[in-house]
Amino acid sequence: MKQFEANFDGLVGPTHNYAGLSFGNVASSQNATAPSNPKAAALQGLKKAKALADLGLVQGIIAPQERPDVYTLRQLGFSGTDAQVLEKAAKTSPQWLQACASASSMWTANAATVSPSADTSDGKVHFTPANLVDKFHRSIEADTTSRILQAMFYDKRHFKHHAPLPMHANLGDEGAANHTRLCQQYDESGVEIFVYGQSALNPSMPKPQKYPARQTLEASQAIARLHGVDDDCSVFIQQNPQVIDQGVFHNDVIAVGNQNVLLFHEQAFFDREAKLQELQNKFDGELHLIKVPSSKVSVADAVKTYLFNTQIVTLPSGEMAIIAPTDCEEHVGVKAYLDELVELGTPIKQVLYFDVKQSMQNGGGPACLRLRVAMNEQELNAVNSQVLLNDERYQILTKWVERHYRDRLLPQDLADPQLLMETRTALDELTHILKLGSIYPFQR
Ligand SMILES: N=C(N)NCCC[C@H](NC(=O)CCC(=O)O)C(=O)O
Repeated sequence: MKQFEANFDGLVGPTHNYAGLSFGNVASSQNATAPSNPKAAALQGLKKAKALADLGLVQGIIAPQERPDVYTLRQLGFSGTDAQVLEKAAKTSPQWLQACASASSMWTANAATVSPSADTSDGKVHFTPANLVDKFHRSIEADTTSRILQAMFYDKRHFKHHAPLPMHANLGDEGAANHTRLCQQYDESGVEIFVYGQSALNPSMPKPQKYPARQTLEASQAIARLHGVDDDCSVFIQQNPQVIDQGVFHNDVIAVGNQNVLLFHEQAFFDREAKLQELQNKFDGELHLIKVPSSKVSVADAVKTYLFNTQIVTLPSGEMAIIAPTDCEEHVGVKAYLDELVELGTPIKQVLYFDVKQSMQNGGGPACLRLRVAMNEQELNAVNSQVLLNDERYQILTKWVERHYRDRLLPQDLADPQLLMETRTALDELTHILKLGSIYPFQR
């Protein structure tokens, strides 16, 4: 039977802006208040997605969320018409307005954790939307994410949707950004690597000192239980707290895997050797563990260029390619490492560079922008086909962005009631294009 690993990229929303909302994410802090270009951001993302579809990969799209989120602002006591809610929030508490206007759902690696059917006890593909509790602006994504995923993967014979974990810091969950699955073939049972930043309940385990550890061990364990991924198929690894303190706020900023390849920085993991041994013991067959030493690429350069926030994809030929941001190509040392990597004799044979700078300036590289779902042919046939990217849908979405998106946005523009109207008009049209039904609050 055919098997696939589909990538579902987040379509960047019309309010994409730089608000400095993510303490611990260096790019987000550094670019706070810079003008953004939502149109360019969405087109950059679509271009990358289309290029992967053109390489013969299965590529889908995940719709953005309704922002500004006036419903949350109302919960915070801002009242009146929608325009008045925006105006009052802007006047007295611009931080709340910014948090409620972020287009952060574009980083769909944080949308959910997904376990393919070959790994789960009931033979279904399992989804748990991430609660993202560590950052307020992201914690308001989970409900709509749930609805969107259920509209895409609606067939209950194949897909099982869980509720997000309870909204508490002890169960902080950041989704697939801290989850990597290794396997021989996508439809064969693999080993799921759950990487966490700290344990909420065991005070003797190390913690970062400066920046937050967003994912807890307890959240990762709960997800493995919910998905029915047993001990033989899972490894729980703690992120090195020292790299979190250097800006590695998710594991996908310091490690990336695909099939039998794991590319990671030597400082990525705590208790590294024992954990890699456990991984090797549980993995059936040859495993390529590619360790990048600090002498070749420092943690700071990894954070700056997002060398590890690359996508490793398997091409129809069976060879693997790395999908990297142009920021890697522009950095002499990182470019030299990537040139060397394709000659190492591992399955990775080529590097393709993409400009996703609008997203990078908020700390989101190519891997942040996609949610991976490994499926067999039957499961893929059960996906809402309108969300899959082909030539026609790419053209339609490109025109949709060009028609509805602004090319410049500053934090003060977020209170413009016209922006809310533009967004709702655009999203209403999008739900028809992608056949998602009434997923947004304004449509209900
Ligand atoms: N590594 C992965 N998978 N995802 C990247 C997420 C970036 C996102 N940035 C933001 O939310 C910044 C928003 C702002 O500052 O305007 C975050 O920190 O959660």
